[in-house]
Amino acid sequence: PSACNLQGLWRNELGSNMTLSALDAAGTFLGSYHTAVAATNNQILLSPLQGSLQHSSTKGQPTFGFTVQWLFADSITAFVGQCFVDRRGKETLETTWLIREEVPSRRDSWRATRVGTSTFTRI
Ligand SMILES: CN1C(=O)N(C)[C@H]2CS[C@@H](CCCCC(=O)O)[C@H]21
Repeated sequence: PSACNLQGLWRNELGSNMTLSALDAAGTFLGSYHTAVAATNNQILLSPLQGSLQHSSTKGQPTFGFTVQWLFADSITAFVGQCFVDRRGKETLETTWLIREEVPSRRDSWRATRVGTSTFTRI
């Protein structure tokens, strides 16, 4: 069992928030992501996510990954991360993300992916 439970409402340093559902027996979960900022001028919409938690963690600080399918942009983001619990029981999700946006041609493929890190704490 992991002392770190992914289920619930999280916010990151960019002001985005995400809701993660309960895990099923396989450790998979669903959720939704509401971003405060975007690289597109389209109207921002709540977007679905799906992921997996390595819930076999013996140390209670499991790794996870999830993908957000943006409903308002021609891009997709994959997150990988780990859930950490401090001595007071406060949980933090440390993540690294890749966003791939649709570009017009293979010649533009070099500029299609951005990478970054993001830290989530419970709301
Ligand atoms: C707000 N964000 C956020 O909370 N991140 C962790 C990063 C990685 S996903 C990106 C938002 C992408 C929105 C869709 C698009 O503009 O293509 C940025």
